[in-house]
Parts: sequence; C-alpha cells; structure tokens
Amino acid sequence: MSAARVGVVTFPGTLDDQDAARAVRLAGAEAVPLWHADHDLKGVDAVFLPGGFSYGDYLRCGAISRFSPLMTELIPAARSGLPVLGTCNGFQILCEAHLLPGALTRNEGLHYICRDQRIRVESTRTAWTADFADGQEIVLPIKHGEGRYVADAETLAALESEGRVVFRYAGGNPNGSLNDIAGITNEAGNVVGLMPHPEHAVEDLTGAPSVDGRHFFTSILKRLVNA
Ligand SMILES: NC(=O)CC[C@H](N)C(=O)O
Repeated sequence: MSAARVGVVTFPGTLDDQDAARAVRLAGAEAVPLWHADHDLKGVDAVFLPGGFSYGDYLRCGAISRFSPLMTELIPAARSGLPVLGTCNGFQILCEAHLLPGALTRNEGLHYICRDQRIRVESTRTAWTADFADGQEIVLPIKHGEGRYVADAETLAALESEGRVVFRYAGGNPNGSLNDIAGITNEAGNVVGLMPHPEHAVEDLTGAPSVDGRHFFTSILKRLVNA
C-alpha cells in the first residue's frame, strides 16, 4: 500500500513548513509541498497549514492568506471532509477562512510569547487527536503575538456543549484566550486549529520539551489507513 500523502502549505512568510514536513515524514507519511499560489491540492489525503507570518501578517494574521488560490481549493475540500490541521498562523487562517469559528486577537498584555506550554487534551474525537487520551496533559512550544482566542457568547457555548474545544491551556493562560481555549474543531471533527506547535515537538534531539506532537501525526495516519 502506498504511503498516506499529507500536504504542507507554504505561503510567503511561512516559517514552519520544513518542520511540519519532517514531522509528517517521521510519522511514516509522504509530505507533499503545496504552494499558496497554485490551484492544486495534488490529490493529498490531508493538509497541514503551518505557522509563521503569511503575507507579513498584513491587515490581520491570516486575513490575506485565506484568499490565496490554494485556499480557494482547500476551503470546499475541508467542508467536504478533507482532514486539515492548522497550527498558530494556520489556526488564524482557518478562522479567517470561516472553516473554524471565532478569531485570534492580540495577546492580553500585548507581548509576543515564546515558551513551552502545558495543554490539556479535551477531545480525542477529531481526526488529529485520536491517539491522545482524554484529559491527557501535554507540553508543546508556543510562539505568537496574536493567540487570544475570542468568540461571541453563543459560539463559545456551542463549542463547549458540542465538545469542540479540543485543547485548553493548563497551568496558566498565556494570552488571555476565552475559556483558556488553545484549540478547537469544526462540527465534523476533520478541521482542527490550535496555537501551540506539535511540529516542533517530535524529536528529542532538538531539545523540544516533549515529543507529544508526534501523536497528531500518528492520529491522522491511522485515520487515513483505516478510511
Ligand atoms: N508562530 C506563528 O505562527 C505566529 C503567528 C502570528 N504571526 C502571530 O504572531 O500571532
């Protein structure tokens, strides 16, 4: 059987695509480079939207990226069930594209934050988190200036009651996110966005705080193999 193919998107200003591709390969999948200006998803089985400063964060983080030719293809594909993971700037793009509700705004305190962060896994019912245990605490790096998750009261209540808060900050809220939200999913559970960076926590050699990020990639691989 051929390896599962996970697309890794590069926009101008993306930083984490190489780490993302490496994490995909470490899990045993093929990492397929996808370029923001192409109208071509290359038939991939899943897509990773990595972090960085796409289009220089102009207007708002992710506000321009969502209109790129690649996103024009990705948005309907995600609505039809294609698994998509967005981390940090990728999460911001998913919100701007309305694949996920709410928005990421300036951190409370207005500082850019770069540190290791404890996170609690609140849902293992998504395509990207099945390999975790419910309630498991993990440690992943965070590095962002605009990570404060906000949504209106109705949306927040729906996310909570439908079990769509996937990750919550533990041991202190770094950025003022409402309800300590670090990551959420769409109704179908195929689209997940989070501010922390699993792709930076897959190898002991790098001095990462953990290798907890590996489970994102093993989760999606199992899902694709069993699909
Ligand atoms: N690491 C990132 O992806 C950063 C995202 C965005 N540029 C921010 O500062 O919030």
